[in-house]
Amino acid sequence: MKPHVVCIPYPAQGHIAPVLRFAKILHSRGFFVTFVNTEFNHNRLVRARGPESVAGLEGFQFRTIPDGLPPSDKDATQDIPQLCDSLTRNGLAPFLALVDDLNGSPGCPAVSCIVSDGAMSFTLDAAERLGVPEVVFFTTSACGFLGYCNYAELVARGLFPMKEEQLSNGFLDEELDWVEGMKNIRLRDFPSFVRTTDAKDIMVNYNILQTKNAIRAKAVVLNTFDDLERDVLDAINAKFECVSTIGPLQLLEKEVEAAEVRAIGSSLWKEDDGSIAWLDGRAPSSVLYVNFGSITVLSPEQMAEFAWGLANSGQSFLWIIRPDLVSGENAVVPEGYVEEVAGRGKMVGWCAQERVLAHPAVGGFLTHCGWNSTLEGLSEGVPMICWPFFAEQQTNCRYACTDWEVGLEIEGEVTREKVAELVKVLMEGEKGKEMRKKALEWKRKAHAAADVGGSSYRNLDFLINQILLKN
Ligand SMILES: O=c1ccn([C@@H]2O[C@H](COP(=O)(O)OP(=O)(O)O[C@H]3O[C@H](CO)[C@@H](O)[C@H](O)[C@H]3O)[C@@H](O)[C@H]2O)c(=O)[nH]1
Repeated sequence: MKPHVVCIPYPAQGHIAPVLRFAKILHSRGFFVTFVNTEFNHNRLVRARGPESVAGLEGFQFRTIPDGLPPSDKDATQDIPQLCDSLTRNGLAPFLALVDDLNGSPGCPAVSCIVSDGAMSFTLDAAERLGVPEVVFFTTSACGFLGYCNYAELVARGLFPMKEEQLSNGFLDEELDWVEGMKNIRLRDFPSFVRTTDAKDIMVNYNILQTKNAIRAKAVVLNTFDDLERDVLDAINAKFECVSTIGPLQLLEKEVEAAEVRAIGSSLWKEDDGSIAWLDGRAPSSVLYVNFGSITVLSPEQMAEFAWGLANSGQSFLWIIRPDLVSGENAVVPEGYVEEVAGRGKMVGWCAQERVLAHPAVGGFLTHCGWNSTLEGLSEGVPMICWPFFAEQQTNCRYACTDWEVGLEIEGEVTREKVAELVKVLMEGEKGKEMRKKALEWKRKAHAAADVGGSSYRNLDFLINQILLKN
């Protein structure tokens, strides 16, 4: 009988994508895989990619659990705090029922291990009851994860909850000298949820719980590579028994040979096919790619500032405008905008990002610094302009701009002047050239880590043979 791994992501695009990559790799290494989405996201996948996209194939099946929220068929990201709260209270029972059902299904090997998103730590209760090994996969950067690991310490040191005035009086800019592995880190570089006066904030407490529970897992898995985050990883290693860095997963995924497995995708929005053809006609490194990921929401004013900033930069750009990108309304560009940028600006609703970033015409990336986007950009040698929206994007931005030297931050409120200026610097300036060189160095190191014999490749072997197959 094959080993049977149950893989369960946190139900948001930026989590489903990397967990699915990991699941596909495990399938190619001989595992029978059950991939668990919430009913809500399963239905979205069917709408975006068709029913065959979740039909599964030999040794790879999709199953669902409810998320505990009221039914909805919106094609938009759900409210994150509500979702976290609901999963903590309602996740375990249906997950246990699902695993029981799998264990009783004819033709399906008994569940032998669990790969769970670290943000779904209720699954550890199930693994303990079943007596199977579980590893927790945190889909953030190591620096972001270490930020979350330090949340409890911020509470213990009286730095959280914040006082009202501390949110604006420079307090966030002070450097902390006690955070192991993060030299000169400021409170503003921490995952952003701590910027509140509410001691009961759902996201702060949720993250404290998830990082605490991670100690119970057989390993903490991170989608990063050792060369990129060495100091941070040393500090994380000191906190957990086993830490496994297996990134960039999209590079390791290249070992998946079966075309039908490679084709299993996770986009919750329908991809626009025109982006690549449009890029094909452009000069090398001449296009700025703009994408704010799956969760970021702009105010109508911010939308207008970005739009006119891009237009005024004079550069070519491909801008992904998700249908739910702007709060409270359909995401549309200002009147007269399409004509203004005709011939050099293309706007579409969603794209195959990895293919776009790998395209030679792309020379820069305006990003919200979600970890997948940051790592995908680094892996393709693309320098970036950073506009972190929330969560550990602030931490990723800090590392991109200082330690990795590939990023320029839009500081403070976004204005069209700042956007136009930074886009020009990135695409045409000396600083942009230096950053591109640096990004290409990271690209080389990322590929070396994922190649046969590289650090991530070896860690993956260890994780499979010494942990997931040890039952
Ligand atoms: O048009 C698009 C836009 C995005 N993507 C993909 O969608 C994913 C987006 O992930 P990410 O860049 O990480 O952004 P978010 O969706 O915002 O990710 C959430 O999850 C991440 C991983 O935990 C965190 O780092 C972020 O802070 C959190 O917001 C990436 O793989 C992209 O390649 C596409 O394929 N096409």
